[in-house]
Amino acid sequence: MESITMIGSPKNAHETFLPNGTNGIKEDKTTVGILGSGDFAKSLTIRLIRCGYHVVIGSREPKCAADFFPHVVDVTHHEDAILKASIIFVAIHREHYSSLWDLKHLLAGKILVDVSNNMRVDQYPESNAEYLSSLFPDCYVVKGFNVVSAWALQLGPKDASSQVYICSNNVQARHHVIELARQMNFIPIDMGTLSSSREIENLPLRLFTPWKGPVVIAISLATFFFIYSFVRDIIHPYFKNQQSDFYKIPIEIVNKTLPVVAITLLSLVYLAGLLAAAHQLYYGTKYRRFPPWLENWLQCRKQLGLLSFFFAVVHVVYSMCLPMRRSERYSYLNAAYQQVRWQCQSSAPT
Ligand SMILES: NC(=O)C1=CN([C@@H]2O[C@H](COP(=O)(O)OP(=O)(O)OC[C@H]3O[C@@H](n4cnc5c(N)ncnc54)[C@H](OP(=O)(O)O)[C@@H]3O)[C@@H](O)[C@H]2O)C=CC1
Ligand SMILES: [Cu+2]
Repeated sequence: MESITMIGSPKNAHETFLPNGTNGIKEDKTTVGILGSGDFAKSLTIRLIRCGYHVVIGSREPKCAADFFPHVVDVTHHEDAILKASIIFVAIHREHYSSLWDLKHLLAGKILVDVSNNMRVDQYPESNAEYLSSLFPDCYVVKGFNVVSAWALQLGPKDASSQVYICSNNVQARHHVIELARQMNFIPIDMGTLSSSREIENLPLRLFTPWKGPVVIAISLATFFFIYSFVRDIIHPYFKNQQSDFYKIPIEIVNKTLPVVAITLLSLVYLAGLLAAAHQLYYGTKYRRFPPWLENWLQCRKQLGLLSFFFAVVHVVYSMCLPMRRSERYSYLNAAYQQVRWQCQSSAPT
């Protein structure tokens, strides 16, 4: 396979550009192959069909798999599917990539789109896409589409918010897949060479990381203040005066916990800024790095603030529910009755 290295390429000198006609990437733009017939393959098929593509599925059990795909889809063996398409999505898990080894000669010169994700950040020494590329060096491996869930794929092209990150060492293969993503109504983002694939694979795992700490803090605070209020307002009166106030647990005790958690979380938002200011004053410069714990704290202020707002809103809802309770109505009536009685007594002639 002849290839011309892009000298002075803006992204990376390892990128290759293949001359037209000799690159082995056929210009069959309407047939897309997918290896695997799982959830991702099914959703991807639906999206591709909606966008006017013909899909050919390569499965180990084409007869069984065919039942789960629309009849317009060609569900066949791996070999057949590979022969029919030049862009092939590898919708199987990384652990099974090596099972495609026997098809190496058929895959040569094809664009392989690696859509896989991992369970943990940096799970393997090399990214899944780089591993696929090392297994099939004669293929043009492109990383992409892993940040979209099977569910989001099925939602259809109207979901315009979906960005997909795409990278490959082969410029032409990358542009083919970028164009395909655009046709599928995604917003493709060119991430350059395959070395970015590790970063792209970690993206879905990092989406919720900033929430982890704040959520744990909020739950811990809520538990602590709930137990404190429970002991102070229920257990203590029960043992001291034999007073049974257990009915207060679901509304009153919870409603005492909520604002305390909200205000504590809000104070944590501001405290981080104060500590950062103190750090800068102490060292007399704003160019010195904060310690890692403070940096993490500063970065999750938005999440802490939003959680504080959430607890405050639930507190408002709870407080509005309070007057609807029978015991509350009774205490209002009782207060009114006591007031009238007191006025009658004070105005009565002595
Ligand atoms: N589900 C999702 O929302 C998302 C999934 N992904 C990625 O897409 C890929 C597929 O995920 P998903 O569809 O959910 O997984 P599934 O487990 O639903 O499907 C995987 C498919 O791989 C094939 N397969 C299973 N074992 C082997 C094997 N030993 N050798 C060859 N092929 C095998 C099977 O197809 P058959 O029996 O037809 O051969 C199976 O249907 C994964 O890499 C995942 O990380 C990425 C983003 C989102
Ligand atoms: Cu309040």
